[in-house]
Amino acid sequence: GYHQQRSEMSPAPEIGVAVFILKDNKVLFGRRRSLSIGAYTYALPGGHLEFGESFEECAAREVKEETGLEIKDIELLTATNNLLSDSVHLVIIYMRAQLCDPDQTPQNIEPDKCEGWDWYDINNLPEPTFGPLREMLQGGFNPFPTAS
Ligand SMILES: CC(C)CCOP(=O)(O)OP(=O)(O)O
Ligand SMILES: [Mg+2]
Ligand SMILES: [Mg+2]
Ligand SMILES: [Mg+2]
Repeated sequence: GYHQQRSEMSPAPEIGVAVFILKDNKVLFGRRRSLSIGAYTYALPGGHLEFGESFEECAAREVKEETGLEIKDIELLTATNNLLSDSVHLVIIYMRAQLCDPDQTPQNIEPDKCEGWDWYDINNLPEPTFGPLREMLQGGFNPFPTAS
């Protein structure tokens, strides 16, 4: 049956939540170290959705764990479905948020996972940019609120 068949096949897709933290007209990126996903590329703060969490709770938790930053106005933007290799299938849920305190500076809380955090203009992406993020942004996706 399905479950028996699935257990013999590849593992179920992973779910990641990635957060566009917007400050002035810049976005927070960090360069990932030699991890199983996006090694050595510039990516957004974020991580795996944990059991029972909302997207917003995961976003706030991962950002706090990785950068020490407190965020607010957390909104769902979009999702990408990425088969990154023959062993990594990652669905990424993208959120956007603002800093609670605009003057708070990010700290590199997990130096074994990330080289450090900095603010970048998305029209001048830090390279190499994490694949799914690069494709989305160079395809014209705009994470900033549209002027109402
Ligand atoms: C690209 C990213 C937001 C999804 C991958 O999650 P991750 O490897 O950063 O996972 P963790 O932060 O939960 O360790
Ligand atoms: Mg994390
Ligand atoms: Mg995590
Ligand atoms: Mg992470």
